[in-house]
Amino acid sequence: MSRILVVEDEAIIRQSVRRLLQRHHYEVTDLDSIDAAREYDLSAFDLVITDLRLPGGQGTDLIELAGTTPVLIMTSYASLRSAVDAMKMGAVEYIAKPFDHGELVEAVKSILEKAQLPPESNASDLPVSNATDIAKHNGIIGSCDTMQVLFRKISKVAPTDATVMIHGESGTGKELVAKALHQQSRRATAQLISVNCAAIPETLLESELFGHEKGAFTGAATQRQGLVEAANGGTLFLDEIGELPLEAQARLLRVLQESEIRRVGAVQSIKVDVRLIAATHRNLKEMAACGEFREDLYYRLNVVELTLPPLRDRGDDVTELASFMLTRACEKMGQSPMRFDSGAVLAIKQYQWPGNVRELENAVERAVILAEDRYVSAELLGIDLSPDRYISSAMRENLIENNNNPAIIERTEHGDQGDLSLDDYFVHFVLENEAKMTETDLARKLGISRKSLWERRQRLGIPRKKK
Ligand SMILES: Nc1ncnc2c1ncn2[C@@H]1O[C@H](COP(=O)(O)OP(=O)(O)OP(=O)(O)O)[C@@H](O)[C@H]1O
Repeated sequence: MSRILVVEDEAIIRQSVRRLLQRHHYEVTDLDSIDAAREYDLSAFDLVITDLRLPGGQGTDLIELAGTTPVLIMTSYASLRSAVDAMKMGAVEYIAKPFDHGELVEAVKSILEKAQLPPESNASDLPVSNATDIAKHNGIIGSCDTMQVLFRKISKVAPTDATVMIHGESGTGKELVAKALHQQSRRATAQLISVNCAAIPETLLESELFGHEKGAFTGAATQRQGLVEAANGGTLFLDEIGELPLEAQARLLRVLQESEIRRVGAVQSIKVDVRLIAATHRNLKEMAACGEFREDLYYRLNVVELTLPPLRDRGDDVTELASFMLTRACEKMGQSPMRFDSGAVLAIKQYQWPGNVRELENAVERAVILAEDRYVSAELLGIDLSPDRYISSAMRENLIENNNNPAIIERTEHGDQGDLSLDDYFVHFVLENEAKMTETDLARKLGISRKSLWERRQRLGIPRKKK
């Protein structure tokens, strides 16, 4: 229960304030003069509420005596000027008399809330993003050296028409970099078309990208323009380019070499003016060496390489991003500003963020939705610093079926999932079965969707091998 000292010489006001605060479950001491207040250790209270004019001195005299305890000054309209002066002297708030009860209770609540913020959670302790810098870098936040070097490279390469290859783990901001390159180029007023090659089924990818003629294949009832053509005059961003089938790679090479495309089923080529930006988390050079990726395309794509660092290697950027995302999430959801508590700040710094900035962004948004007060804890963020994770029932069944380790089976059968790492099991299961199972079967056995399977493969660095 918070302890409040009320110093007011007018008995009626003093008693009514005391009763009001007591009704709201505060522990109240009330005094009628500065001298009486001097007898107390004011720093032992959580809040001092004092009239401005008092026998024996000014309410502001108590500010110094109160130390770190906040002081709320009550004053009449006639002396608002002195209230402003009181604020300058360190009072945290003033309230003009006559005030209604609700107003006073609200002021008290808000001051006590602010005062109770743990020091680590104070937003001012977290690195704050500078709005001008963010705008300058097209919404990309990053103060660490690697990001600063990257920003310089982006501004150099963006105005050229050079093909750019962006490397980086999933969720590190590759698409954001592609947007920055487009926005800082002469093509900024034209379209930026982004395509995730891994999200489109292999059989459809070629016609999606390059279009098709009527009757080119079963189901091609009409002629259709592809995405490369739609990006004419602008930029085409091909994410996960390592997933592009070999036939589509050949067509793409033509775009780069001849600036032309041929729709599936067409005889004639069409001229296009497209700047290509590609991204991957895979090692295309290795893929080229084992024939999974065209070597000539690899060299054509790699005119300029940009690499995004994983979030765990970006030092204090993680807290800067976290506080930016917290502010943005609160605004988006129409909530009043929130803060991370000290445990959350620690967890944010320690956690490895395998899903990088995307994972952080999702965690913060979820926490803002679930929060019941103005504080975001590590628990709300869902940060579990222990390696143990829960496993889905489908995976558990599968584990019993497939794993020969009796210790693991034993724990699983007894519902003790604590010692199992979902990620470890996932990697183990995928590596052991991928050669003999299709992606659809793997996903079904694991009890997850094909899309989740693909996303987890990216996150854990075990991309699908081309068969
Ligand atoms: N440096 C950053 N500053 C601000 N937001 C960022 C930053 N990096 C990433 N984000 C945000 O994180 C999310 C994921 O970023 P993005 O889609 O660009 O990653 P990606 O590397 O392309 O991921 P994937 O490889 O999975 O497609 C987006 O919402 C993006 O706005």
